[in-house]
Amino acid sequence: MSALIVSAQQLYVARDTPVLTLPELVFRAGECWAILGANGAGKSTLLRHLSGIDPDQAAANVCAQWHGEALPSWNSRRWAQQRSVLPQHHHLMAALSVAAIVRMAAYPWGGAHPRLADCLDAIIAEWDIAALMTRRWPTLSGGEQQRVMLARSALQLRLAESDQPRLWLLDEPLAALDWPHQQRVFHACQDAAQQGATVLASVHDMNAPSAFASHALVMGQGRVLWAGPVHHDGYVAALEVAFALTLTRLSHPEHTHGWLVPLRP
Ligand SMILES: Nc1ncnc2c1ncn2[C@@H]1O[C@H](COP(=O)(O)OP(=O)(O)OP(=O)(O)O)[C@@H](O)[C@H]1O
Repeated sequence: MSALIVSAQQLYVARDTPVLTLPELVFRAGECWAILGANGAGKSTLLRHLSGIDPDQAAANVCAQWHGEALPSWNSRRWAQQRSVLPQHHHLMAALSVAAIVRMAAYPWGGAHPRLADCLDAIIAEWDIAALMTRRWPTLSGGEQQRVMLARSALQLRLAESDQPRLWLLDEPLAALDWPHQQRVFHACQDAAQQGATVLASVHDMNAPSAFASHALVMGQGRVLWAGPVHHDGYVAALEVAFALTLTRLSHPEHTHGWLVPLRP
């Protein structure tokens, strides 16, 4: 099946600490999933395990199938040529140039790719980083650093072959971004899904999913509370449980599905 299928299982951190209990989850090609939940609910844990970049390798034991193949057995280069990751934290201290960081997107292809120059030009324009390309990483603002990492991640996905399955995992892509650049993230996620990728992005803004996602996964206290189409009523009910609040939907001049507003308890 053309999908990422995650088996029902527990996910662990720090070798033997279970933090997340999952039901079977199916993320299909062309779907764009928003992942929501309170702080500590397990969003990053899920994304880190799926990405295979968990710093604690002993914990990276997710049981999942990617287009019919078991994920842990994947050769890492082939995997890197099909999935791109935006981590929540950018642990980068070196004074690398922005140009060098963005070009890291081509590492899974040995640093060279026949479409690199063309794709790089497009990505620089899309993520509004032309003026940053010669700057050094530590001199960038928080939002500029986020745009650079989004550009690197988007470029890696763009270099992947369109006839191959592709997965884009983004942990809090909206963090530190102003409103116009948040719109860019929405557009990029939708575009990637329309091109056939599977997209999973964690967000804290409960109205964001209706702007970019086809589906939502709502998590609470290490469990999946709800998974389904974002415009289903179950989404709002799950948010109310996840955040222990009451939501009301206001009409919005542009969004047909309205605007969710929390009411005071
Ligand atoms: N190495 C670790 N040792 C112990 N507990 C951990 C470890 N890593 C994560 N946890 C715990 O696992 C839980 C899930 O963490 P996770 O980072 O997945 O949450 P999250 O939903 O992404 O939260 P946030 O919205 O705050 O980013 C948290 O309670 C966290 O403290």
